[in-house]
Amino acid sequence: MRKRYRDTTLEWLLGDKDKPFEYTHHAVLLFTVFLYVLAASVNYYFDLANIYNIGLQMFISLMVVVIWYLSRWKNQFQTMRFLFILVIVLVSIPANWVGNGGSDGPTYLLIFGSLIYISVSFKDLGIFRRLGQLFCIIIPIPLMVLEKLHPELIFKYGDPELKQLDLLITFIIMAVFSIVMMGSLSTRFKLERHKAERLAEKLRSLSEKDYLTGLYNRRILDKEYMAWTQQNQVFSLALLDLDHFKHQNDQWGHNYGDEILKSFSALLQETASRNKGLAIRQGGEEFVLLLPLSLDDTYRELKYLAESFRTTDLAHGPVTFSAGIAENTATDNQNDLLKRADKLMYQAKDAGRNRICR
Ligand SMILES: Nc1nc2c(ncn2[C@@H]2O[C@H](COP(=O)(O)OP(=O)(O)OP(=O)(O)O)[C@@H](O)[C@H]2O)c(=O)[nH]1
Repeated sequence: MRKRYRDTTLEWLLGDKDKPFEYTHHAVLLFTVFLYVLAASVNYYFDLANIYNIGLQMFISLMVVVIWYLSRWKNQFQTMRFLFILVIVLVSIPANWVGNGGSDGPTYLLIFGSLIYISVSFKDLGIFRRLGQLFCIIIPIPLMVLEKLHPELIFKYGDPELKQLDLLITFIIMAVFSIVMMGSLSTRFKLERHKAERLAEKLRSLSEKDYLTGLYNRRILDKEYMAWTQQNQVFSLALLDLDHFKHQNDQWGHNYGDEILKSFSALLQETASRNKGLAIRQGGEEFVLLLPLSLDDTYRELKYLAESFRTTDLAHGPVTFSAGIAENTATDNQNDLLKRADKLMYQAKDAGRNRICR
C-alpha cells in the first residue's frame, strides 16, 4: 500500500518510468528547486550573500518550478531541457559569481555541478553536450576579467569564517547533487534496460502469436514439437480445417469470416488450456491442436469441441470443421506426424466434412 502510494507520487512528480530521460530530468529539476530554496535560506540566515543574490536564487527556483511544470505537464521536455541549462549557465552561474564572493566563493563548485549535469543529461545530444561542456570550462575566464575590471560589483565576505561556511555548505550540496546525478544515470540505464527487455519480450511474443486470433502461429510448432518429444510424453496432433469457409467469406464478407475465426480460436484455446496443450493457427482457416493426450482422448476432446462450435451463436448459423488426429510415435518426426494428420483431415473432407478422422 505504502509502495503504491510512493509509486503514484513519484509518477505524478517525475512522469512515466518508461521515458527514462524525462523521468530523471524531472528528478533533477525538483532537486535543483530544493537546493536553491535551501541555499537561499542558508545565505539569508548566515548573511552569506547580498539580498539581491538571495532574491535571484528564489527567482531561479521559481523558474525551475515553471520549467518542471511545462516539461512534466505540457509535453515540452526537449525545449525545457535546453531552457534549464540556459538558466543555469547564463543566469545562475554569473549571478552566483557576482553575489557570492567571485573567484573567492563557491561558484567553481556550481560550475562543476553544471558540467556533471550537462554531461549526464545531454548524453543523447552530442554537439549540444560538447558546447555545454566547453561553456562550463571557459565561463570562469570572462567572470574573472569582470572581477578584475569591476571589483566593486563582487560581493565580498565580511568574515573569513563565513566564506569557509559557504564553501563547505556548497561543497556538501554539490557532493549530494553529484551522487544524485550518478544515481540518476544508473537509474536511467536500469530503466532503459527494463524497457529494452520488455520490448524484446513483446517482440518475441508478437513473432510467435497470430495477430487476428491471438493463438500461436506455426513458428512455435517446431520448438514445441522438439520439447514435447524430449519429454518422452504421449501426445497427439490434431489438424482442423473449417468447412466451406470461402463460402462464408463470399456470402457474408471478410469481416464476418474473421469473426468466425476468432470464435473458433477461442474454443481451441479453451481446449488447449484445459488440457495443458497448445492451440496454433497454421494459416488461413487451418489450425493445429497439440494435446498431451492419447489418440482416443484427443478424439473425445475434438468431439466436445465440435459440439461447442456447433452451438456457438454465430450470426449466420453454425459452421463446422473437419479434422484429422495422429498420435506421436517413437519413430515419428514432426513432418511425419503432420503428414498423417493432414491425410486424415483430407479423408474427413472427402467423406463429406464435419467429421473427425483418426
Ligand atoms: N476472413 C478471413 N478469411 C481468410 C483468412 N485467411 C484465409 N481466408 C480465406 O479462407 C478461405 C479458404 O478457402 P478454401 O481453402 O477454398 O477452403 P474452404 O472454402 O474452407 O473449403 P474446404 O476447406 O474445402 O471446406 C479463402 O477464401 C481465404 O481467403 C482470414 O484471415 N480471414
